[in-house]
Amino acid sequence: MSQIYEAELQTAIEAVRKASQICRSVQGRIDGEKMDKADRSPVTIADYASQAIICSTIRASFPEELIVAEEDARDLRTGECSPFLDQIVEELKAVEESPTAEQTLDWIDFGNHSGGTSRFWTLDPIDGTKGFLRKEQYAISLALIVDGEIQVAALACPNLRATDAWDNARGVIFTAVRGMGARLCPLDLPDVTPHSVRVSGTRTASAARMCESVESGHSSHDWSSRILSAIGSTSEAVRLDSQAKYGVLARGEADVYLRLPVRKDYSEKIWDHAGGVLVVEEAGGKVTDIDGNPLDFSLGTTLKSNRGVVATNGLLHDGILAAVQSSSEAPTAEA
Ligand SMILES: Nc1ncnc2c1ncn2[C@@H]1O[C@H](COP(=O)(O)OS(=O)(=O)O)[C@@H](OP(=O)(O)O)[C@H]1O
Ligand SMILES: [Mg+2]
Ligand SMILES: [Mg+2]
Ligand SMILES: [Mg+2]
Repeated sequence: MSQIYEAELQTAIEAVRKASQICRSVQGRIDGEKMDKADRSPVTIADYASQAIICSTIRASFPEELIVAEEDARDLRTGECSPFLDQIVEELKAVEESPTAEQTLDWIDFGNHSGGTSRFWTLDPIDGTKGFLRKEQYAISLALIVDGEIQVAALACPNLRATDAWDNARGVIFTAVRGMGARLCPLDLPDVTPHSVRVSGTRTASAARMCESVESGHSSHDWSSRILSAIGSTSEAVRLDSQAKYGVLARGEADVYLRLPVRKDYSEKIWDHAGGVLVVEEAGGKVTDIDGNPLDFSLGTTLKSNRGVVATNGLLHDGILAAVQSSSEAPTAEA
């Protein structure tokens, strides 16, 4: 059977694979000293190079495609950033592209669309910047949205371990096409047959394994610990960066991922969720906001009609939503 969106899926996988190679190479060169400096150039270079290669790969296969990505090249176009631009161009050579500086800027700016149209891609070239700097988890998240529905997702997690079957190799890609299930393959073994991934079968709320952001400014840690108490759990939420949280939920290593708003004035960005959401849904899970509403990806760059995110294995969803409501706190304007 020929698969719908097959060409889009293969393009997305190729794009996040190339970007992962660049991100790993840059991450390998971040040393402790650089990490502590205010100079965040290594991550900035990787963010831009990842966005450039992914946008260029999409446009090579689909020349008319619109892309809503996190970064833009405005700062890089000023003369004082030319050393950074040179380094970004250098990183792109590692994936056998040799763009000029001008082409590189244009590739990055292919990602400047603001969404809300009937068909567009959304991209987070490095999600979990802090995790990337700490050499912990980060993700490269790419999704295709058609008529407000996420149809295709490729979520690379270069530091997440594969399973025993692949000798726990470091680095995986989760993929999903709506209606076709979610899959997982090792980042470094492009020719293996991907495995299906499935959420956990945990039914008892008190046994729920929860994951959340590392930063309490991105999701309230205080609120999640009150939710754990409300469901009778004595465990603590596991903290990890990036959409790797959606990945671990999709493959059954966590049962719940909560993103509990800290501030009233922050709307979640679509690229922080789209890839991970489809992977979880196609793995059998459920994702809504904290009020139980579906996430609305059709409104531009943000999920402005939603508050926070509740992602579960599906079985626990109603119980967790009830606990979120019963332990609800009004978010303040402060961080
Ligand atoms: N106030 C606030 N609330 C919620 N989310 C926010 C907020 N500020 C930033 N961001 C976005 O958080 C993205 C990283 O989320 P994580 O869950 O990976 O956070 S953490 O790294 O684990 O702390 C991060 O994505 P990246 O910039 O791609 O890393 C931001 O887009
Ligand atoms: Mg992000
Ligand atoms: Mg990012
Ligand atoms: Mg960012």
